[in-house]
Amino acid sequence: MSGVLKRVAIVGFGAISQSVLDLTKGDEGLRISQLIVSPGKEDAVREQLAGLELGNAPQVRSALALDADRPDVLVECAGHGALTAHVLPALRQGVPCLVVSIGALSAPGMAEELEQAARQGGTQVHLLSGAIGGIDALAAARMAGLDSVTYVGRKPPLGWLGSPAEEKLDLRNLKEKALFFEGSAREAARLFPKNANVAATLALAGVGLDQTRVELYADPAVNQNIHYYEAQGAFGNMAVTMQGKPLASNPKTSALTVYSVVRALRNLVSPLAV
Ligand SMILES: NC(=O)C1=CN([C@@H]2O[C@H](COP(=O)(O)OP(=O)(O)OC[C@H]3O[C@@H](n4cnc5c(N)ncnc54)[C@H](O)[C@@H]3O)[C@@H](O)[C@H]2O)C=CC1
Ligand SMILES: O=C([O-])CC(=O)C(=O)O
Repeated sequence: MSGVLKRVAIVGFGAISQSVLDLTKGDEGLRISQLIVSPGKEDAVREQLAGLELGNAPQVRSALALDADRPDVLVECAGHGALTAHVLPALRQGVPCLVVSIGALSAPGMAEELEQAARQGGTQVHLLSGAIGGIDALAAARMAGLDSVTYVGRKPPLGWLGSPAEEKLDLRNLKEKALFFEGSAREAARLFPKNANVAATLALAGVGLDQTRVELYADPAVNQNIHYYEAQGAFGNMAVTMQGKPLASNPKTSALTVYSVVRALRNLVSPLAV
């Protein structure tokens, strides 16, 4: 690591955020200085933090502080609502933001609002690759022109609990792989805010939210979150399969999402970014 020190604000104190805090606690170049949580949860989170032995514990707040504690970067690891609540205001104040709840960009006008806020603050919002790989190749292929991108998401049945899949399937007693959604990435991201961020990421890197075709399955035969996509275009074609281990603390979320955040943060301070 170089001598650079980056102060980081994290929004959310859930599965991703807690793992990121743990993995970066020894990083010399990074200081997680603020943790932004929902109003009313501050004391409970402070108590939990005390048990994590972080050394330099972050300040817990319900809104970003931009005084002496101004962060160099804000990382959203919370959910779709956090983009309006925290990412847009931070961008307007010139704080660069890293975002994992990419599905939020499926809401009408949200992508434009983010662009406008970043322009106003003279900064950028970065959409992290999260649980999926190959976004660099797909986004580069788009420069040559893409004909189609299709995505198939498959998770163990319990990974879909709390989503509209429950209305179609008996998730706790499912015996065979079952398709419960077929449609656009925009619709998938709207209906499955905690499960279809990958679909939205592929869409934004590729042919757009309305043109990207999505199929979602619950599959009792798998114990990983399986993401498959294929793309055709002037560059040639590509097909990618990810078999991501879910986080023990949240089976909806692949562990790779955590590592994608850690990679982005370490790249900010490493003399060699890759
Ligand atoms: N891009 C990708 O590949 C992936 C993205 N995600 C996204 O990451 C988000 C977080 O995932 P996990 O940590 O596994 O979820 P989690 O449910 O374990 O934690 C989310 C935490 O954020 C808090 N939160 C929600 N809205 C908030 C707000 N407006 N302000 C402050 N705190 C807020 C919740 O109370 C909760 O503690 C998911 O909701 C999903 O949108 C998840 C997996 C993959
Ligand atoms: O973590 C994953 O495997 C993917 C996920 O939940 C999402 O796309 O929102």
